[in-house]
Amino acid sequence: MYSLIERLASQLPLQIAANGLNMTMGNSTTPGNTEPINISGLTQLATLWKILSAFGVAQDWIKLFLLGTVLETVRRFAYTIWYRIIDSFFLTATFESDDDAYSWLMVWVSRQPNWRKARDVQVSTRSWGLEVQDNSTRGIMLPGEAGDPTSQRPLHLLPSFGLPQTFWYKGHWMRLTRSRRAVNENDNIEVLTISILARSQRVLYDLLTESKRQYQESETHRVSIYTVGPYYNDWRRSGSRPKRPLDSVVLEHGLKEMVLHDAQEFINSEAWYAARGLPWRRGYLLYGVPGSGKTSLVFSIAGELNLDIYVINLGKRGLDDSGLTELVSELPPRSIALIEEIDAVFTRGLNRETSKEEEGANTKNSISLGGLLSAIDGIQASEGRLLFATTNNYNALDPALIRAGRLDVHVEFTEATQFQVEELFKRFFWVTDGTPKVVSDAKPLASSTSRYVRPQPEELTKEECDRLASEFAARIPNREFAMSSIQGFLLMHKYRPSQVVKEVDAWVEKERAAKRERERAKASQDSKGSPKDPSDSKGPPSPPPEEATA
Ligand SMILES: Nc1ncnc2c1ncn2[C@@H]1O[C@H](COP(=O)(O)OP(=O)(O)OP(=O)(O)O)[C@@H](O)[C@H]1O
Repeated sequence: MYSLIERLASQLPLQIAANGLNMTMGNSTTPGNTEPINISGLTQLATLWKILSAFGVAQDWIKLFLLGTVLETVRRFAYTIWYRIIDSFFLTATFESDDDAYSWLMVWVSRQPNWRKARDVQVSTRSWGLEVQDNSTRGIMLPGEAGDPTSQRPLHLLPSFGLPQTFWYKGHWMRLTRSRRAVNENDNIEVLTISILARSQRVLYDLLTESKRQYQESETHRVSIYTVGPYYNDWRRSGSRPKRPLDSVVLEHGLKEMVLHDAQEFINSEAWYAARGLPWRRGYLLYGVPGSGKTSLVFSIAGELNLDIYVINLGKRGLDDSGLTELVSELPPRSIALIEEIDAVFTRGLNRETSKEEEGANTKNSISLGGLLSAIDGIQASEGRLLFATTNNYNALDPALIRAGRLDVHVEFTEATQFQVEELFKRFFWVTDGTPKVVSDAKPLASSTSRYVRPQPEELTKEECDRLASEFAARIPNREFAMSSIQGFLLMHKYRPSQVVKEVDAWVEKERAAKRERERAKASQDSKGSPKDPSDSKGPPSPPPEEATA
């Protein structure tokens, strides 16, 4: 192209001369001089322009080019203006699936009456974190399934991906688009974009309030559980559990009431703490034997006080001190942070004297004692939260961790006392509404060839139930078995209380034998794992403890 222009340029003076034109170019000094053109810099451009101008077709091209440029500029300008105008009439909000608000909106959308007439929908059995529990949250039942208690998977109609859906909300036209956004090469999150034809944000707030209220109403009888997300150190709602009545947790007299009252008082005393310059935080350490009701009590208190539970798993892969601090600082006020088995993340008790190297060698992750302490009550620790920590190994915990200000209230859980056993029995076989609790709701087995004959459920009066309960409790040795074991035994005969009493002695013997066997196995494992006496030079060198126990 350039060589073509050069050729044209060298021929031009000849043509100009032939046409009788008089032009001065480059460094020519004489009118009519036709020296070769010196093309360089700006002069080169000017020359090119003159060359092109000399041709009629080139002029047309230039005009066309200029016209195109002007038209495109005008188009872009008009486009921007148009969208500015449109945007000023529309409110747009986006919701991402790793946030609670997304679930509110999805549940709200799936419940819109006109949504059921939509012609382009995604059919899903997912309930968006909302547990299906009553007719209002059941979604759509297929014909013939309504009223069938065995049909547990109602369907929900949801916006399909990509295609925008439009509908009306409180007299406002609304467009809803559901899409996906990649978070990394393997995973993506869903995004819901809602544009509402409205100038005021009020309609958006109305929509949010309505969807949140609907969602929360259906969750009134449940406790929401949050865990740490898979990619980042952020909180995700991982599900919910039905609220556990406080009286279903059987503890010694007044113990659970004391914890509940303390927690309730704390939640309501923000101003009290502020007035005294105290950090508004309270920690509870529930320690004792496994299966004695520690976790059950936390869930029960969360239900009583309407608090969500945020489970901190110290053993989570990749969680380090700064991640833990970040998580704790993001806990919302009036929530429960639950650290289960606070000792278990360390293979042995951490204490102040443990060096960093030792900690590293003995921990499964990178949480240090210092990191844990500063997460609990450091400068970034959130206010207004209740911390519950549980452990089976109280002695393994460092005094700094369990001092007042970090874990203020310590509650011991022991093996079942006779009082607990008796209460548990009554709770199992008697309901408080005064009707005899007995009758099984289970249907007979379908198979007629089965040799198993289902025992008949028993009916009993309150007096009979109380009598059996105290007889049962008297046969269970005090503080020998965990409540969870006794519950397991009762569950084997859940409709036959007198059978429970008949079999209790045999059960106690069986449990004792099993316990002895476990202890024997543990002792032999410990002895294999313990280092050999160095004076014993005959045998092979003993393996390190980790290998021996592996
Ligand atoms: N005190 C109790 N009252 C009623 N039920 C109990 C009690 N203790 C244990 N259970 C029952 O035993 C099971 C285990 O209880 P839970 O998980 O609360 O025990 P835990 O002390 O937290 O055990 P772990 O230390 O192993 O985590 C639950 O099903 C619970 O219903």
